[in-house]
Parts: sequence; C-alpha cells; structure tokens
Amino acid sequence: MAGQREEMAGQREEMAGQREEMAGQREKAMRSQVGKARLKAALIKSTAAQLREANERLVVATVRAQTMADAAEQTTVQMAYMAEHDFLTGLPNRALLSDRLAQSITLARRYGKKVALMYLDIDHFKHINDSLGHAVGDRLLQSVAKRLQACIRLSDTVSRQGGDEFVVLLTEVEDAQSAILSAEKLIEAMAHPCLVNGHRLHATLSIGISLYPDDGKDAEAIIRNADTAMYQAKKSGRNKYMMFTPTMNDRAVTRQSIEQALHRALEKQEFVLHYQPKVSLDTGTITGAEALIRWQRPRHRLVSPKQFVSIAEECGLILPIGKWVLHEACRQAQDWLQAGLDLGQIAVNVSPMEFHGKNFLSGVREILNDTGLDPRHLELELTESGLMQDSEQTAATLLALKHLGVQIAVDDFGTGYSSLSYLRNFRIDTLKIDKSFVQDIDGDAGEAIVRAIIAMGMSLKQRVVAEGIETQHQLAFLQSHNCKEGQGYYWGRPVPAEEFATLLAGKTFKC
Ligand SMILES: Nc1nc2c(ncn2[C@@H]2O[C@H](COP(=O)(O)O[C@H]3[C@@H](O)[C@H](n4cnc5c(=O)[nH]c(N)nc54)O[C@@H]3COP(=O)(O)O)[C@@H](O)[C@H]2O)c(=O)[nH]1
Repeated sequence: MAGQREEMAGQREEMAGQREEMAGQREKAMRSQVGKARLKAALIKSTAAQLREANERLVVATVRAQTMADAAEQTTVQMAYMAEHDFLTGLPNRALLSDRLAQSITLARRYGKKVALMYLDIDHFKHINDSLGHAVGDRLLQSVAKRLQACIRLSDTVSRQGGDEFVVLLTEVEDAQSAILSAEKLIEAMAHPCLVNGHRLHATLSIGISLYPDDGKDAEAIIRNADTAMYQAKKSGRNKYMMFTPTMNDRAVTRQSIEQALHRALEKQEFVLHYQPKVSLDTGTITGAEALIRWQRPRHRLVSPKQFVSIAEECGLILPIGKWVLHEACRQAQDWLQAGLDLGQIAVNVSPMEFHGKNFLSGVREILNDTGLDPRHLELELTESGLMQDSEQTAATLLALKHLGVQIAVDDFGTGYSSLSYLRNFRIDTLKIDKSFVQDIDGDAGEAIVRAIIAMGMSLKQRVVAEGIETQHQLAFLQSHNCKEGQGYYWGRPVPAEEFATLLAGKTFKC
C-alpha cells in the first residue's frame, strides 16, 4: 500500500511536472503570440501612420495642384482680358475693337444694316500732358473714358486706341443722322470741366465719323476714313464732328504726295528764303529781318510755307528743313554783315518739334561756328505753345541759348493756349504782337489787346514788334502807343536775298 501510495504520489508529481511543463509551454507560446501580436500591431500602426502620412501628402498635393490649376486658369483669363483691354482705362483696346467691328460688318452685310465708327481725339491733350504732367494726363483719360462710356448703349463699344485717341463703334444705326446725334452727345458730355488733382480741365473732342457700307466696304477702310474725317475736324477748329466725304481722301492723297515731294525737295535743294524787314517805328530804319521759307517746286509757282510747313512738322521733315533754314539764314546774315550792311538781327522761325529735339542746341552752336555769325545777330522766334511744352527742358534750352548770346522772341503773341507765367520764368527778349490783333486795331477789342501787350512788354523790359501792319491807321495807332518796331505789307512783302540787300543798303522807310 505504501508502495502504491508512493507510486501514486510519484505519478502525481510527474503529472504536476508535466502540467507545469505544459503550462510553461503554454505561457511561452502565449508570450510568443503576444509578441507576434504586438509586432503585428506595431507594424499595422506604423503602416497606418505611413498611409495616413502618404494620404495627407496626397491631399496636400491635390490641393496644391488644384490651387495651381486655379491660378493658371485665373492667369489665362487675366491675360486674355489684358490682351483685349486698355490697362489705363479698362476699355476694349484696338484688337478687341477690330474684332467687334469685323463682326458688326459681317452682320450688317447679312441683314442689310449700317454700322457707324467714330474716331475721337482729345483737343490739345499734349499741352495738358506736357504742362501738368503725365499723372494728370492719365487721370483725364480715365475721366474722359467714363464719360464716353456713359453716353453709349451696352451693345456699342468705346475703345481706346492709344494716346488720346478713342474709337466708338455703333453697331446698328439707321442712317448718318443717328451717328451725328451720338457724336453730339459725346461732345455735350465733355461740356463740363473734368476735375483732376485740383485742376478744372476743359477737354474737348474732335470726332470723325464714317459709315459702313456708305464710306467703305471693310473694317480697314471704315477706320481709315473716320480717322481722315477726325483730322479734318481738328484742322477746321476742333471741338466738333465731321462726317467723312470722299473729297477728304483727295486731300489726304495730296498731303501724301506733298510729303513725298518734300523729301525730294530737301535732296535737290528746292527751298529758298525770303526776308521781310523789321522797321523802327521812330526812325523808319531797318532793325532786322525775318527769314521766311519758300519752296521752288518744279513746275509749280513758288509754294508758300502755309502749304507745307505743317505737313513737314507732322512727318518730322521739319527737323532737316529747319536746320537748313537756320544755316542759310545765318550764312546770309553773315554775308550781309561782312559786306558792311547794317542788318541788326536775323530772325528765324523755329517749330516746337525742332526746339524740343535733342540736337537743337548743339545744332545752333554748330551753325554759328560754321557760318561765323556773332550770336547777338541771331533771334529765334518761338510760338507760345512751343514754349509751354516740357517747361524744365524749355527753361534749360532757353538759358543755354541766352548764355550763347542768342535772342528769343515769342511769335504770334496772344494767340497761344498758354499761361503768362512763362514770361516770368523764361527770359524772353521780344514779344511779337500777332497780326490778327494789329489788323483788328479798327475794332475796340483789337486796340485794347494791342495796348495791353505794348504796356506789358514795356514793363517787362521786352522789345515789342507789331506784326502785319498794313495801313497808315494801324501804324499811327501803334506809334501813339509807344510801340517801337513793326513789320508788314505796309512796307513790303518778304523778298529774295538780293532785293533785301538793296533795301538794307539804301532806304529808310516812311513812317
Ligand atoms: N518753322 C518755320 N515756319 C516758317 C518758316 N517760314 C515761314 N514759316 C511760317 O509759315 C507761316 C506763313 O509764313 P509766310 O507765308 O511767309 O507769311 C509770313 C509773312 O509773309 C506774313 N505777313 C507779314 N506781314 C504781313 C501783313 O502785313 N499781312 C499779312 N496778312 N501777312 C503778313 O506773316 C507770316 C509771318 O508770320 P509769323 O512767322 O507768324 O511772324 C508763318 O506762320 C510762318 O511762321 C520757317 O522757316 N520755319
């Protein structure tokens, strides 16, 4: 029994050992399972984190891509807008206008309708820009743009062509009269001054109108003819509209042929100078001569400067022509002086474009050196509008001329679009009373203006020369008001150099 008990206890022990061993194995297995599970969990966690991170990156990238796509689209829209609109005024530009005009013409052709095109230019805009600065000029353009837009229907177009030029397209008009009504509305819209940076600016418009199909069969002809009509509106006094007429084109063709002929005239030396005396109203002696250009055009009569100087100014040919005039006048004056003739001063007309050209001053110096003329014998005649441009540069050029010893005269005094402050700022030697005032001496207004200019010149210690004296009555009036010098047909028209030499040599004029 005891043996049996021992054996049973042994068996129990063995079983317990086996149980322990099994428990140990189970624990080991469990630990290993837990370890694996933990590992798996860690793996899952890290994978999830990686996925999350990747997903976030993907989201960020997607958002970025979308933002870039939006920005690209916005830029494309902006660029398309900018390509078709004017930056300063926001109006359709030349390209968009051409497009709309072409479309309107196509529709008008199909439905038998009319289209009107108005070419607009702000009168004297350059003066405003030059005297008050570009910032004021820009604001004025914006203000004009708004007024124009307020006058037209939504289906019509106001565009800015550049500078101070605008084009208005009226897509459906019954006849010329409806276009004229619109032009009158635009002119009326400018009747009140524009307030810009404290300035009250009176901007007026010159408008040229052409109609499809009456004045042209395609967009190009319609624009060109409206531009031609606008040019005529400017020439005939500004602040008005003009309908295109075919004779305007004849004038444009004539202008074109004069321009071409002027090139040849320069090459072939077809220009000559005539001289008109300036006369002392006290003694009748010659105090100087004004050099005036004429054109000996082959197979034509002597051509007056009125017929070609403005064309030469528009196409830039006035620069070489003006240089020739200055050289020839100085050469001739020096010849007379060397021949012992008492010339006084030779006066030469200078166009604003020449005066403001970058080589003007050096050109004057060069010509004086070349001809040997003492600068004191040279007087340059400038118009008020020429003096009003770019006042700093003008002051510097005038000062340099004064240092050289050259005299400065204001031509056509009283007719310019200017303020009188330049008389204080620039040292002007001579005021030339415009002939329109002298010829108006018989009327009260003319007399008052002439008296005022003489008085102003005297108090500013300037010489005053009355231009365009034709009658004894005008002469007597000027003498009685102490005007010291004059010029005009009363003594004679401008004459060629040889005739002028005879005048210089001999005679004293009656006065
Ligand atoms: N830039 C340049 N302009 C020039 C030059 N030469 C002339 N001109 C300008 O052309 C305009 C016309 O000149 P012109 O036909 O020579 O007429 C001048 C005189 O003949 C005329 N005049 C003179 N006296 C009288 C008169 O008693 N009555 C009358 N009706 N006309 C008269 O006036 C013109 C001179 O004018 P101004 O120069 O304003 O003193 C004219 O604008 C010229 O300036 C040139 O070389 N360069």
